[in-house]
Amino acid sequence: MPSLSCHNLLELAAADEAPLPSPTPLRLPRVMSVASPASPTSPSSPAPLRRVIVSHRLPLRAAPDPAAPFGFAFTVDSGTVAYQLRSGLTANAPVLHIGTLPAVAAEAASDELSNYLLANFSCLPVYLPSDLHHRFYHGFCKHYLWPLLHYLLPLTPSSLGGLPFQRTLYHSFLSANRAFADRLTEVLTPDEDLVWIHDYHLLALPTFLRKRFPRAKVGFFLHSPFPSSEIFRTIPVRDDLVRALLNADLVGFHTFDYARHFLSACSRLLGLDYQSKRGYIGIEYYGRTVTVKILPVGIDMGQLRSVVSAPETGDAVRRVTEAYKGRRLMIGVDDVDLFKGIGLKFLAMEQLLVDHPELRGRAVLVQIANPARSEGRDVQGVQDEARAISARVNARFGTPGYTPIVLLDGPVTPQEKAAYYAAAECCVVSAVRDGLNRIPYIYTVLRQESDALGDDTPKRSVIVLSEFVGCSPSLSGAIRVNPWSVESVAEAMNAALRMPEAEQRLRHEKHYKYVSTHDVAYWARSFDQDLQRACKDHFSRRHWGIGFGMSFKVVALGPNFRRLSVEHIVPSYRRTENRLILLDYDGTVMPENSIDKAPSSEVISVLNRLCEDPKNRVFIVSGRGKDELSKWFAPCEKLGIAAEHGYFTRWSRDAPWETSSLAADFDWKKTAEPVMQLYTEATDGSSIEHKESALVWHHQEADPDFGSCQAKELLDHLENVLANEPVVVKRGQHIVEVNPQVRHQQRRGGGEPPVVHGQDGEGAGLCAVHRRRPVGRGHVREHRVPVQCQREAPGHQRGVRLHRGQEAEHGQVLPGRHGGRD
Ligand SMILES: O=P(O)(O)OC[C@H]1O[C@H](O[C@H]2O[C@H](CO)[C@@H](O)[C@H](O)[C@H]2O)[C@H](O)[C@@H](O)[C@@H]1O
Repeated sequence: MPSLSCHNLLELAAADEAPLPSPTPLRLPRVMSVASPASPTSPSSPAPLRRVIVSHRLPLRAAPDPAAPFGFAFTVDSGTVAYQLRSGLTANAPVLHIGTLPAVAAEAASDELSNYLLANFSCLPVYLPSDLHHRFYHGFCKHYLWPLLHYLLPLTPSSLGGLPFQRTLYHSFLSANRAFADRLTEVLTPDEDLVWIHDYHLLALPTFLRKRFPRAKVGFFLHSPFPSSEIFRTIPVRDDLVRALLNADLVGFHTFDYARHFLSACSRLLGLDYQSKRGYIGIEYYGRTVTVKILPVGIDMGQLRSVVSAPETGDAVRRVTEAYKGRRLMIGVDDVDLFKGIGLKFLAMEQLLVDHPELRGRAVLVQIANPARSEGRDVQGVQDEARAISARVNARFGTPGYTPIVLLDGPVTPQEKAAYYAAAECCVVSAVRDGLNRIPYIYTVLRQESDALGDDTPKRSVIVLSEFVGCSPSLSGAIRVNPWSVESVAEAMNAALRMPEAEQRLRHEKHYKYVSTHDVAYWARSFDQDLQRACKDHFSRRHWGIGFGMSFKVVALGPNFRRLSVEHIVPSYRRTENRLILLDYDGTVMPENSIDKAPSSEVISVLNRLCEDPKNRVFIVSGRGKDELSKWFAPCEKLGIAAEHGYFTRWSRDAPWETSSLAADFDWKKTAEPVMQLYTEATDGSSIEHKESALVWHHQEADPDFGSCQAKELLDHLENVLANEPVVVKRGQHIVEVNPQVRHQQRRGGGEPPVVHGQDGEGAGLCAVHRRRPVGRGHVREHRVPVQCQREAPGHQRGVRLHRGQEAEHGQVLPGRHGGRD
């Protein structure tokens, strides 16, 4: 949701706005409501997908009016991002908004009101009982989650601002999110709708939605910061929340920092790594790829322009300019909350006047404080502090007719607000933390487009900007400051006021170019396109829900995937005369997380029973070395072993080891090993595994982020130094491995060798019964019937290679961890 500053400013533009045009007649449940009358869908083109925009509040305003239906005059709130984003969506795509009513109208809840709002505004209200809504919003959201996302830890129960985590409030949060899912369930057509969820209030919603609609197309944009994982991990239900985001298909953030903190939380909490492919960041999660998008929200240029061009605004600009003639005017506009740093800004203003006496009597900071959005001691504290500091500074430096800090914390008309923006030579945003903060964007546009000051004057601007707000990276011409350093902010204000006009123009031009091209429509279009892209494979995949409650997730598998059924497998097994059974070891025969990696006596006994059947050929397939495997499986006389991914093969305990003739020359190790050694020394917790045929660098025990970063670097490094060697360098789960290049060959004695080595060294998680029939000289056709596969861990999902270029025909291949061993 946009800040009130913007909201108020845009009231002007919205004042004459009629309800949204052309609603379709009401059809419930599964409603398609039309957003705009423009460009009717041609009969040949498929109907555009409906966009379902879900936000805590509907983009509506309500004014009590006894004469109006339901006692309220409802109008569109064009200051909200939820409404503004429509300008970026396909013109003829239907849009439906889902959210709660404006607080003032909450008591008006009824089915009739729902029908009315749906028909007239494409808005479908979610009704929350008032006590639940209060606990959800003022309790969990505003006094736990919001402060924490802004780096405020509730260190003591009486901390100002942040309440300690309370499970009962969390349950209210979940109940409210579930109520949103209930509403969505009434109207959602998963094949025809794109769902776009907004902000931290609805963090849990993707899980509730995914549970009901495994193939729903779900995007989520977090308007707040995503804090460093050190902070995020203090949340007792952190896994629930991260998993919930991963139940979306596309997760959007304003900045790279927020995205990287999220990726880090995924890595540290769930062991998930990400990949960057063709410019997109993707996290593999149980066979689904969750795309991470980074793009800050922009402003609504059209609406701002209509504000600027309103005659009342021009009058107000002239009034303000006249009132501050001869002064050096700076503007600040902030919501009243703990993070906007209003008190610190006032201290900086005081410091400016202390350090630069020549500015006394001249420099003025007009600070507009928007009405508080929340309630409590924290909000009161911010208000009291702002008033106290400004009063003190004004008493110290003010003179008759000169007030250094003008604090406007009562009602300010949108015209006045626009006028202050347009008239000020500098805008100061010194929030200590903010998701984005669109104030500098608005300021830039008003300075550019307001011509009430004459042609030239407004075409320059300077922004003093906190480096802890999301818009900072996009405004490279701003004077960036650490808002906690009063002296630095004071010096930045001074630099702004002294900046040569030519430089002010250059900085302004740069900002205006960015802000006017990266507006809210641009952002919405881009998110919408990426969401469609992220969901394009939904219908060609099979989905299974697993896990309970907030741990719920969906496993997505390829179209050829067949669920193993005992009814199918057992008869098939019985009918087969000649079976090849390939058993992956780590993670399949042995659980991935077992401390003792040696096979249990039960495993040995099961293997021996399988081997007893003369129709069976049983192989253990592993990336482990032959000595270790020989020792472990010494009790299994008839068991075949493929060690080091098939580099060594043995048909039974007493048969000799056959060595692949791939490589007799291991000189490349002399190059690879010192490089790996370098990374091992530099990466605490990493180690090298020496195999006869391969070298593997493990970083499972290293810091996840650093280990993964080093692995990428090592891969690159090894590929370079080994470019001319007959080896393959690859990354797996927590490993970087160098193997000889694979070439298949005829087995001595004529028969085909067992096809056992995954050439990519991946943990397969597949056990297969193979029937092998000769189909011609030297050729064998395989009929594979996998008999068992289970992997709990999330990870990459790839077809398991049993034979060059072929994939299991009926394979149940669940996502498996890629380890260096198997
Ligand atoms: O106060 P809430 O109802 O909980 O809403 C939270 C804030 O939402 C909006 O700000 C957020 O989105 C903005 C646009 O992406 C972004 O600029 C800002 O940094 C985010 O915090 C709203 O503008 C704020 O007033 C709300 O406090």
